[in-house]
Amino acid sequence: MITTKALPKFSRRCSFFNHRNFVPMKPILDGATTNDMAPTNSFFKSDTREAVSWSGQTRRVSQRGFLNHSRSILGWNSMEIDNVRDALRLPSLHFSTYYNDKLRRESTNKLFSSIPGYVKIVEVGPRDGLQNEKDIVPTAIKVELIKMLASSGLPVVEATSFVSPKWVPQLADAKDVMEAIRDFKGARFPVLTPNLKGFEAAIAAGAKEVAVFASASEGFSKSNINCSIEDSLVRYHEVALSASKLSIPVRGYISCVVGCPVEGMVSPSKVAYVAKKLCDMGCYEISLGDTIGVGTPGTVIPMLEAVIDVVPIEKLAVHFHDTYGQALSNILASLQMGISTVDSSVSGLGGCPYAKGASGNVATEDVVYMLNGLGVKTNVDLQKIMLAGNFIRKHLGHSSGSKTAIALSKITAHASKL
Ligand SMILES: CC(C)(COP(=O)([O-])OP(=O)([O-])OC[C@H]1O[C@@H](n2cnc3c(N)ncnc32)[C@H](O)[C@@H]1OP(=O)([O-])[O-])[C@@H](O)C(=O)NCCC(=O)NCCSC(=O)C[C@@](C)(O)CC(=O)[O-]
Repeated sequence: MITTKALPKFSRRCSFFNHRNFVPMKPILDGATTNDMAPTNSFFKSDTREAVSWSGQTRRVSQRGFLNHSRSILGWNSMEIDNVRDALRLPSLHFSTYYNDKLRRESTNKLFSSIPGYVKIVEVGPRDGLQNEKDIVPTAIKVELIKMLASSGLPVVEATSFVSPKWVPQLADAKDVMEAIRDFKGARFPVLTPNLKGFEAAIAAGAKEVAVFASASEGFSKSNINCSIEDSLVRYHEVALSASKLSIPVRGYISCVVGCPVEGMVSPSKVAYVAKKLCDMGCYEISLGDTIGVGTPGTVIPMLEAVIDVVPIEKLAVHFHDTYGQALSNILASLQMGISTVDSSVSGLGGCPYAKGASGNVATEDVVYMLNGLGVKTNVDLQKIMLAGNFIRKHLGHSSGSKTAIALSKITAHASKL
């Protein structure tokens, strides 16, 4: 049985990496000055710009321009603008939605040069996000959530898992979910399949893409799928063969890429070994999962280096849980290494039932906000993601796990009173 005792032990061991040389975000955040935020009438006359999509469209807007623009459309006075700034709790020095063009130009070589222009976000909320919820979510709510997420511009929404209902009761309605969404357009809807039985059930229900999930640690493999890593690779090879006959794309996951709730630290070579096996059996993409969210850039970078040595970088995705609040920094480090696919979960839902103590995935809203701030294209409408997040959170009765959603909803609440 897995316990959470391994977590503190793990983080002590990992402290070795924490002082490694890593390029900090500080130059960007320090870019805005108090002056930049001062109200003024010149709307576009600023060296800062906004890349956040407030209404589904990315606009070039200065910080002070945004506040003045808000004043003009909402009739806010200066005091109310100050209130919004206060409500955001983001004084100018930390207002990372905006990046400073001049500083960005100066920082190009060390920070921005390797970050991709487009990042594919793989939404895992309906599967990874919900699988850990104790109260069963009605199928209709799951289907509506998937619909809302797909209509936000997300290219991939992982819909459910065809696993044993005894192991994950929350997803026992996989067949019904898949049948309800099989004709949805606008996104791909992969589903998890742990073996041929799951694969066949998924295809029968209309799945057009599947994912297999291995682990880099023996202990987690046994507790999650009740078999060794080698046995799981044999099963996944069977799934991949059947999938290839039907031209069904297979995504591969690797759990515990930096730490395991059973074994503690996981060596990069183990991750690279499993990644190569998944790649060789035909997985078109391999998602590297920090299942318990213990990684920092100090452990993630060496792991990625090892994997990139054996699998083409364009086939890699990263999947961070945010247990220690490290997910965004790990994503940024991964982007800088050239990764361009990021998994995330609306409203930060999630956790693995077989990794006790692990918190949810990084919130999709927070990832989109950061990528917008970096000027990276995602085609995702942040406002629509927030609506989907509100929808599911209201149903679950939890508050949002997204800092971005919390901050931006205060602006919405403020505006709705006017
Ligand atoms: C793999 C098994 C099935 C082995 O489970 P097992 O008990 O070893 O399997 P079994 O072959 O002995 O079968 C036991 C029962 O399950 C049934 N069964 C067998 N297969 C299926 C299937 N596909 N669908 C439905 N039923 C199935 C089978 O028919 C039998 O039913 P019974 O005869 O007792 O009535 C089980 O361990 C399992 O379902 N595990 C899934 C655990 C899981 O879903 N974990 C969460 C997902 S992984 C994750 O979250 C990490 C990730 C991907 O997000 C990345 C990250 O964050 O790191």
